[in-house]
Amino acid sequence: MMLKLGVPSKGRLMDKTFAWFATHGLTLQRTGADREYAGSVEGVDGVELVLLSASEIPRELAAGRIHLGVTGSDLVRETLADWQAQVAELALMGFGHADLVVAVPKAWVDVETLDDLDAVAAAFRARHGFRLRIATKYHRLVREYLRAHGVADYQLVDSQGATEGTIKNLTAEAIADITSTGETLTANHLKILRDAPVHCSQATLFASRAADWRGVAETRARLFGKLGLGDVPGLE
Ligand SMILES: Nc1ncnc2c1ncn2[C@@H]1O[C@H](COP(=O)(O)OP(=O)(O)OP(=O)(O)O)[C@@H](O)[C@H]1O
Ligand SMILES: O=P(O)(O)OC[C@H]1O[C@H](OP(=O)(O)OP(=O)(O)O)[C@H](O)[C@@H]1O
Repeated sequence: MMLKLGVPSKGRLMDKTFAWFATHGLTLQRTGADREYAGSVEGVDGVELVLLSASEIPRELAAGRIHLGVTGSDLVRETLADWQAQVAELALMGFGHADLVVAVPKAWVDVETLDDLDAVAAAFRARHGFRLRIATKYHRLVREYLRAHGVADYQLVDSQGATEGTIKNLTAEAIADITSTGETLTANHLKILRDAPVHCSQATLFASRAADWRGVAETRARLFGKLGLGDVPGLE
């Protein structure tokens, strides 16, 4: 049986993931044709590379179809209910940093914090007869965050991309999205609320708690040794 390692097949996390494993003496490679999703791992026997979209890796880990997976910490927290019961966080990889933030139009001079947003949201509902709309694809994380901060008078509207544009398009009044340079927010005349971000994300190596670890015990020991990982309880 092979130990399956899921890594992003393209996009912003792929190259740095390969570089991170290289610093631990493991060569990850895409093989085959340019557009073929096949790969190999050199440096430790018994490991199979599985190339996946970063956003699919949390589900594959939860299902136990891969033993290990690299993806953004935001995607695991958003995709998996009670994520710590389903995966173990093995290593923060130090790249792919991005903050999930709540942002509002710069023109809202009275709104700098979540408390301000809460006050505006109540007034908005009274005036318009519907709740202030916050566009996001991070439904779970944003709901938990707003509940924890006592903001109640809002509705989430789903936005799977170009979220910063929803305000100009009049489909939302505020947004919650990931940002790294902040350029997209600035270009769309938005400002981040002063409170701590919903989540500070980075690329992370996760282990599945549902995968069959017994059949790959020797490979696991060799691989964890190379990666400098100690024993992780609960992987069986
Ligand atoms: N502007 C950004 N800067 C840095 N990291 C970002 C940025 N936007 C998103 N990310 C992070 O990148 C990860 C998602 O990567 P990416 O967009 O390549 O994957 P994806 O959603 O699976 O895309 P696709 O489905 O198109 O392959 C998330 O963890 C997210 O936090
Ligand atoms: O802070 P910045 O460096 O400007 O980056 C932020 C942007 O990057 C991500 O979008 P992505 O490129 O993944 O496109 P998307 O809108 O399709 O999600 C995110 O959703 C923001 O729109």
